Amino acid sequence: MIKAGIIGATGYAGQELVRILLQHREAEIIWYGSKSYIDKKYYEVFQNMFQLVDADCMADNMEELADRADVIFTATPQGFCASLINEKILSKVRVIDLSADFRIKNVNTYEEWYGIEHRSPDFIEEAVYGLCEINRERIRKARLVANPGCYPTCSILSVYPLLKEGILEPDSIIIDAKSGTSGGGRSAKVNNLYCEVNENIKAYGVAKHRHTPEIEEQLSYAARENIYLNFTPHLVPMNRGILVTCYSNLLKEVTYEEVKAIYDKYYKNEYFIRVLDKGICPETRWVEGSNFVDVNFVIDKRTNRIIIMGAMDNLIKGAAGQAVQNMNLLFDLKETEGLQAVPMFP
Ligand SMILES: NC(=O)C1=CN([C@@H]2O[C@H](COP(=O)(O)OP(=O)(O)OC[C@H]3O[C@@H](n4cnc5c(N)ncnc54)[C@H](OP(=O)(O)O)[C@@H]3O)[C@@H](O)[C@H]2O)C=CC1
Ligand SMILES: CC(=O)N[C@@H](CCC(=O)OP(=O)(O)O)C(=O)O
Repeated sequence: MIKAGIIGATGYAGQELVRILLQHREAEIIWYGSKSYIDKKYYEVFQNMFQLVDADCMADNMEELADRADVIFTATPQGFCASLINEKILSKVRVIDLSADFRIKNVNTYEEWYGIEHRSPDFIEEAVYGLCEINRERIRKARLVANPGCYPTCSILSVYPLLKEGILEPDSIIIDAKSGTSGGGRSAKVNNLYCEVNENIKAYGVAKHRHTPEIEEQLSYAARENIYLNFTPHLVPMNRGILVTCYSNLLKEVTYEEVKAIYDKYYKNEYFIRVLDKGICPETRWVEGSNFVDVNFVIDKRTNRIIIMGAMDNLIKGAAGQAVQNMNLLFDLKETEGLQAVPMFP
């Protein structure tokens, strides 16, 4: 059994890691890390774990955890993992960081967009961006995995094949995204209060959201040139789910069948990416509770643009599910182990 420690088990992403790992046949959780609930029973924080988890919440201690665990998940705020990671830890244990600390290769870009100093720049180069469908082989050998952001996962997977195959005009991409409020985490924030969110929809982080450089960097690798794009997220009154709608000019005239063939080339054998039937638009409710990303596109001949849509559950494929998918790769397990939950509805 793989021994997993979770630092930040009492957050939204962390509790989803717990839920997934409890159903994983090859892993056991040995550490329920927390800052605010130390020594409290984990099930007292999340009653859905009553009679399922008897463990207490424990203070974060990466050094001790490195001696006891095979893998550590850090589902903690930005800057936390980078402030603790060191060579000694990485020589003993694999680390999957759900924060953005190791996602962006240029440390100046990270510090500029996140507004914090990076405390472990020496490990940025080594970290592997954990987008499983794209970086699978590199992830297998990694010691440190940078689990991708929620919006970036949905945006990159939706657009990647078409950029890679050179049918999109790189500088014309616009990504309009919507997220449920669990994307903002569990700690109280005025913007996420019920009265602020309910019966409302609002854009935020316009032209300055920190996921912009992450999406740009990964799509630049696909396009083999620097990409600059517009990314506008919106907060919508639902618990979970992300929907992205991406617009791009087409570089040449293409048919539905040609574009579909490109998606099939990249995703036909990808269990977690479902390219939907012609004319069906992805919806968050059809992926909720699962590790699936649903993708589809429409060619608008009138404007010579393509509209690409993607939907996924921000807490699963956008966070904990993808983190477990990464763990499966690191330990040479079946990639779908623990992740075969069928989407729930309603
Ligand atoms: N929510 C989402 O959809 C996604 C989140 N992420 C990333 O995952 C990470 C966690 O996010 P999320 O679960 O939403 O956040 P939450 O605010 O819900 O949870 C944060 C967790 O970190 C713990 N924590 C905070 N400070 C410390 C500290 N100093 N030492 C130890 N533990 C600490 C908290 O403990 P306690 O509760 O005990 O205070 C809590 O368990 C973030 O980096 C986020 O960007 C990535 C993709 C999607
Ligand atoms: C709705 C909402 O507030 N979403 C969060 C997504 C943050 C997140 O999950 O951060 P990482 O993916 O970078 O870790 C936000 O926009 O900041």
